[in-house]
Amino acid sequence: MSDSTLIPIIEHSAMLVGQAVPRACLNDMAKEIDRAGEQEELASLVQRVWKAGRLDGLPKPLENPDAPDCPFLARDPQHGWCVAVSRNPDGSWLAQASAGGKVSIDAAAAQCLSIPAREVVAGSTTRSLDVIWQTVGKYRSVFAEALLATFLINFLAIATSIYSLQVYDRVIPHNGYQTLFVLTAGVVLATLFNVVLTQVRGTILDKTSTLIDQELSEWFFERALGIHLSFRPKSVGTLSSQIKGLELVRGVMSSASLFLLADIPFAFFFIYIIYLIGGLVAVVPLIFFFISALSGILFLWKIKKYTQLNQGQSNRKVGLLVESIDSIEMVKANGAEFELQSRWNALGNEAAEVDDKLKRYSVLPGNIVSFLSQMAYVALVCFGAYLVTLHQMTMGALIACSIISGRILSPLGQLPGFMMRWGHAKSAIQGLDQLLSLPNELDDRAHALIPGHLEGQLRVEQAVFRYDREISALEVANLDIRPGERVGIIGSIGSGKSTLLKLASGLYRPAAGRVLLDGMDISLISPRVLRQAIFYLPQDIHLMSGTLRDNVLQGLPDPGDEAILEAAKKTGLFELVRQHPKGLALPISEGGRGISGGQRQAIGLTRMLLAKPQIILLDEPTASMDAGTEALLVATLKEVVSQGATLLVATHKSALLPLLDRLLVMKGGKLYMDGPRDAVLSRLSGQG
Ligand SMILES: Nc1ncnc2c1ncn2[C@@H]1O[C@H](COP(=O)(O)OP(=O)(O)OP(=O)(O)O)[C@@H](O)[C@H]1O
Repeated sequence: MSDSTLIPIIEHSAMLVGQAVPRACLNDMAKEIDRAGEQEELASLVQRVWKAGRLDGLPKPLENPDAPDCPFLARDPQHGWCVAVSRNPDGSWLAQASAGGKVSIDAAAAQCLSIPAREVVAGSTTRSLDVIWQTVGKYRSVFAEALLATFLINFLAIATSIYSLQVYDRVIPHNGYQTLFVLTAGVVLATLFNVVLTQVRGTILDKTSTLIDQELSEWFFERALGIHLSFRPKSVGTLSSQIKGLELVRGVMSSASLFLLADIPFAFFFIYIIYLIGGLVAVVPLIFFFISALSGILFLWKIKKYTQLNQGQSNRKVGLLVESIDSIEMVKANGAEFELQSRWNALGNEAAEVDDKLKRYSVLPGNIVSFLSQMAYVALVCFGAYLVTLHQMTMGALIACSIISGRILSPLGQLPGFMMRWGHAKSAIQGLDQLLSLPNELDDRAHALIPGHLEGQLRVEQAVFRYDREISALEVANLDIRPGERVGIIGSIGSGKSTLLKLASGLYRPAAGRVLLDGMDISLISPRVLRQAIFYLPQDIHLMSGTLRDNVLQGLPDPGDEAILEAAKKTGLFELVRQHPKGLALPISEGGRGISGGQRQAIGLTRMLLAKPQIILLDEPTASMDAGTEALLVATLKEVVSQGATLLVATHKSALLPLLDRLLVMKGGKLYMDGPRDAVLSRLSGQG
């Protein structure tokens, strides 16, 4: 069994359903494969490896896979492990083979297994801290072991002081060389054990915090993607810094911080040991511990105040940076660099002041604690020496106590730094809470409607839509679009054409009224079903970094290059593929720079042909196309709609009109005219 390909195929399958295998789990997965016995069922092996990869759900055997089961895992006798992505017209399955490339497989001859999607926890919680605790809670056994190790490490730490006590009080006065050797060997062993334990504890905790980190970042990213577009925060910069805030939370959860918190309570343990060894002298570290803790606490509220201010400023700076980079072409063309520079400088000035204060309040308590810890040592030696002269304490005990005292205050010295990280993390948590409080598609999944078949009938009832919650961008009392109808939306700029398409796509929700698809409220239909049934091509087409193939196929199973090229020939995209030496692998940079407006539209339309949707919503699909490409596209759209798809297209171009049988005219966000194409055109020309 060539199971060396199982891990990459599981990684690939997981990716297709929105899951990811944490790198830290790859070894565990390989171990599960090594453990496989000759007689083991394939399903059980895959399930064990899947589990070791810490992926949600468990792959289950599929007897007779059907199209909705795609993608699914298949072990084909000829091609080995594959991921089936779609069904071929002849009933076989198009699959991605582990060796690379597309193959056709026969599901009856292969062993097939489902690929479970990421489990979505309906976000009944709007508190990110709850989510963080729940995730951390899954690893509580690891933290309990680390706590035990911390206890042992601290316990072993007193070995050197006990050693000094014995050497000064027992060995030296009695020339006990044998005892000295035994004690020295013992303390060396204890120190070695301590180092090993500390190393193991660090490694385990770091691995765990990486896993927690990955799980949390996936969770929050998924939530961020799930936010309903109508409620999406306006500033991209603020949104990105809110999500990035998770890294600040991670800083607090690092092993160094966790050890620090675990070490502080041990101060009392060490004070107790000092009391056992030196008696009354334990009062000195006890007093200094409280003075140091108090001086740290005094600065805490200042640190809290300035970290919050600092966080807000940093969000605004990221916002301005993202906006500037995004619109740099326009800014340069308008010669407006200096305006941005002065906004940046003003933000920098504000931030510098707060930064200064924050640094002062986080460094000062550290210095105070370090001063107090030196004073504690001096006071302990001074008071201890006095007790030694009174014969209430031995020399050895004094030296042992002074060694232990060093460990009591040192964690307190790091506390202000931790508090600053915590302050940043807290404001990051507030930002994440804001994100979680926004309406999210993921929360609707549990009760989403999953219709088996959609006809493609759209209905708008008393719909009102507002972008900025005050002025209505669209008010449509009644609109019915029958399945298979070809409807054009025309009207002057800003009249609401794009907004109507956005509502019809289900990506945006009306503030009042409803949009219905086949009689069902579109907001109640599962987003997955909706996206499969409705294709929406926006006016501004954003491309993602990757290849041309990635952008054409975004969200679709790969039907193979032949099918992509066939579609590309019908939209004018083939020219771009043909001209470039890399063809479909043509690299596309972030935001699709270097790809013209017309080419972007061709990419979107090629995707539409591959997606085969029931409802097609196009916003100015030929706005950037030359007459030749536009004619090609009109012919293609004619062919597509002749197969029964519903078409709704907003356009300013007359070339698309012959394709349509009905026209809607928008004016000031309202439906001004609605009727058969020619009747509407003649009424409009009569008005003109
Ligand atoms: N993201 C947005 N935020 C706030 N207001 C918006 C937004 N998008 C559009 N609008 C406003 O909504 C109204 C309708 O805009 P819409 O884009 O639907 O018009 P349109 O008819 O498609 O215009 P065009 O022909 O220029 O594309 C306009 O007044 C516009 O300013």
